[in-house]
Amino acid sequence: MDNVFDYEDIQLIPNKCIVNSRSECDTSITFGGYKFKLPVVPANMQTIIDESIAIKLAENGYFYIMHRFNPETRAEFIKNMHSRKLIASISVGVKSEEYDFIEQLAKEELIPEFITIDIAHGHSNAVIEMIKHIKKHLPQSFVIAGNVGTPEAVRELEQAGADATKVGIGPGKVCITKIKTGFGTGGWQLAALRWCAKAATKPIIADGGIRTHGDIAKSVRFGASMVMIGSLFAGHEESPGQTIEKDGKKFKEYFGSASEFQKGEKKNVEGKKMYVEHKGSLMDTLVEMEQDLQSSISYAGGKKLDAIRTVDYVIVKNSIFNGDKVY
Ligand SMILES: NC(=O)C1=CN([C@@H]2O[C@H](COP(=O)(O)OP(=O)(O)OC[C@H]3O[C@@H](n4cnc5c(N)ncnc54)[C@H](OP(=O)(O)O)[C@@H]3O)[C@@H](O)[C@H]2O)C=CC1
Ligand SMILES: Nc1nc2c(ncn2[C@@H]2O[C@H](COP(=O)(O)O)[C@@H](O)[C@H]2O)c(=O)[nH]1
Repeated sequence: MDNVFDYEDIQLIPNKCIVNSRSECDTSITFGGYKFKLPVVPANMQTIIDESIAIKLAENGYFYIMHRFNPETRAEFIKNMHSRKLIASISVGVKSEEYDFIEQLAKEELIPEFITIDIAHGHSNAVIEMIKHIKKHLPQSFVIAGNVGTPEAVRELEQAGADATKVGIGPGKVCITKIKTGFGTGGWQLAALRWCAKAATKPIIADGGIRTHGDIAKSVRFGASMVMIGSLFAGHEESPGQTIEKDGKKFKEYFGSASEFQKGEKKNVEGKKMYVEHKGSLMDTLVEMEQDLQSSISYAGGKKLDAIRTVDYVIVKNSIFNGDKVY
């Protein structure tokens, strides 16, 4: 590993503009054979997505991944999405009942377009076996496997049959893996993404550590096909979870999938809960993200997302956080 840096240490270098308006720039991406408006997916976490958000995202041309924390509702969820002619994108774990679930889906011919294997330490035989199991029983489903943080892991999961891998161990806002275990890509997630992307032959999802809309462009520059985001999507009107009021201000909860709040017990806890300021409508945030990414494309000197992939950059430690804030 040569250069180690993170999102706040990078500035992308502009090229001559070739559009007259940022609205000419196209932020869409084809992923898993489907075209989506943005290379962005809200995290498959219980305080980020629920069925009604999934429907709204799919209806409006955005990619989504439903979480796996109400396992008994997943078959019905697939039916519901398909009855609306929308894609079904679900998550699974690796425990024995998940093997039965995949077989049940195959038997009932309920075939999700996307299946994400959602595990903390994805470079494991447990995930490799699950990839193979899904590919055997549901070969039409596009399989996303993760999470990983090394090129070896990306290669092994791809070889096992994964159609995309998800990179990010511990950079998340509600993650405490780095503190509790000493391991992960927290603090150097962007460099880890670059390292993994060099080894990848299939798409990569950059997962965790996105703190500004500019970080989406940086992820694309360093090899991401898709960017998974939790905290920036937390706290919206539509977001699941409890709302509280403090000093006349509204806040909403955002908790980790490996937190005590998710697990219902204090065992192998690697996540925490926080309250984020109430942010208004999710759709407004998506529109702002699109506009900011259109602007990124224009600075890259292109009209399409791919223009960002080849821009020059500089590494300046903490360059964007010199006390600056968007608001
Ligand atoms: N991206 C990230 O950095 C992280 C994300 N998470 C999120 O938290 C949720 C829960 O994750 P997870 O605990 O994996 O899911 P599960 O609780 O479903 O565990 C999956 C299986 O993997 C085993 N397992 C979990 N961690 C390890 C490990 N470090 N080494 C060996 N085996 C392990 C578990 O056994 P046992 O519990 O007995 O060890 C269990 O059998 C997921 O949504 C995940 O994405 C969690 C931590 C980090
Ligand atoms: N270490 C942990 N990571 C977690 C947990 N729950 C979710 N996550 C990961 O964080 C990202 C979202 O990151 P953000 O910076 O955008 O907020 C999510 O997609 C997971 O990969 C957890 O409990 N522990």
